[in-house]
Amino acid sequence: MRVTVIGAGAVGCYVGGLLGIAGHDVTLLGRPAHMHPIAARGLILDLPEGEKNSPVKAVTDAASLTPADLVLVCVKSADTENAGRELAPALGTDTVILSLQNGVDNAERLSIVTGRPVVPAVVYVGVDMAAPGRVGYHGGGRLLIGSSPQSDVIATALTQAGIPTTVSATVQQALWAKLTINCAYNALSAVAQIPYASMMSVNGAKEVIEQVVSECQTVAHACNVTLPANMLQQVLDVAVLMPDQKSSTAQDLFRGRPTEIDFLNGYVVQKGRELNIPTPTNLALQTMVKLSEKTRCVARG
Ligand SMILES: NC(=O)C1=CN([C@@H]2O[C@H](COP(=O)(O)OP(=O)(O)OC[C@H]3O[C@@H](n4cnc5c(N)ncnc54)[C@H](OP(=O)(O)O)[C@@H]3O)[C@@H](O)[C@H]2O)C=CC1
Ligand SMILES: CC(C)(CO)C(=O)C(=O)O
Repeated sequence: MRVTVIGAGAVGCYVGGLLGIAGHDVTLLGRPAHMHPIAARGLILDLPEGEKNSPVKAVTDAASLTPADLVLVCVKSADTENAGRELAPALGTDTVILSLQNGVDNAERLSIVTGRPVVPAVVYVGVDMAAPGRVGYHGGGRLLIGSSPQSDVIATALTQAGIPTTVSATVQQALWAKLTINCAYNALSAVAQIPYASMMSVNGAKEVIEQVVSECQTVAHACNVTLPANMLQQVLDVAVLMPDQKSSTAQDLFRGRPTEIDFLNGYVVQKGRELNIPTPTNLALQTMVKLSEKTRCVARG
């Protein structure tokens, strides 16, 4: 299979890298800091079984892309439209586009800019770019992808490459469940730069989370999405499963990078406004992160 990855950071390099090791013809489109070392010596993946080198191609300019069978979009949510516009000229008639991103509306937004159907995916993995051209693995690794005529074939290829992938007719519900977890943890962990177990030991944190989950449930329901009956328990379990983890939003703030908060709590707030549903706790959390983003910009600028 010919595969293009646009947004070759942690997720893109992990999934693209494993597909490359499995023998697929993979081209990564990403930033020079990562693409140059990869072009020179291959992509390195630090996996539980040891270091592996993936023989992928690495480019920095969308103009050098040729049509692929599968395009994986792995940029952060704020970059979705730009990525879609860049990849549009390199789409073949039969190219399948898969969005491997957090947030619930990336596939829809990509579909608007590319004029093509886009298959959403829920990404259950913990990875980062440990160094230029080098992926660090921290756990998980499975994907849930939406239904499409090609989804079964793609899921089989991904699974055979070491990324267990299930096709789901209810991927939107799973995206919303992940969104709810992100809404509960990401902002609180980010503003205090605190891992989840310590965060939960602070008076009031659990009540804030209960309120966030309740708002997400109401908004999801109004969007015709039913969250699992045990959603709150699933959310609370995350702190037990990952006690030492800080959220990706915490990591973005720490690095002085823009966060995805407008697509997490901010999405729930926006949908709430459209549907006349109050979401005060999500709004407060979104605003706290936006304030922290601003302070960091001032501190750096
Ligand atoms: N990392 C993880 O463990 C998980 C991540 N996710 C989700 O997956 C998505 C990707 O996350 P992650 O891989 O961590 O993010 P990264 O920031 O590691 O990777 C995205 C990369 O794409 C680059 N990029 C942005 N726009 C373009 C473009 N137009 N062309 C080429 N490259 C581009 C970025 O560069 P630059 O930064 O310079 O813009 C960055 O290097 C997010 O939605 C995230 O929430 C979901 C589950 C787990
Ligand atoms: C599941 C969770 C909350 C784990 O940290 C995550 O997806 C994130 O940090 O963005």
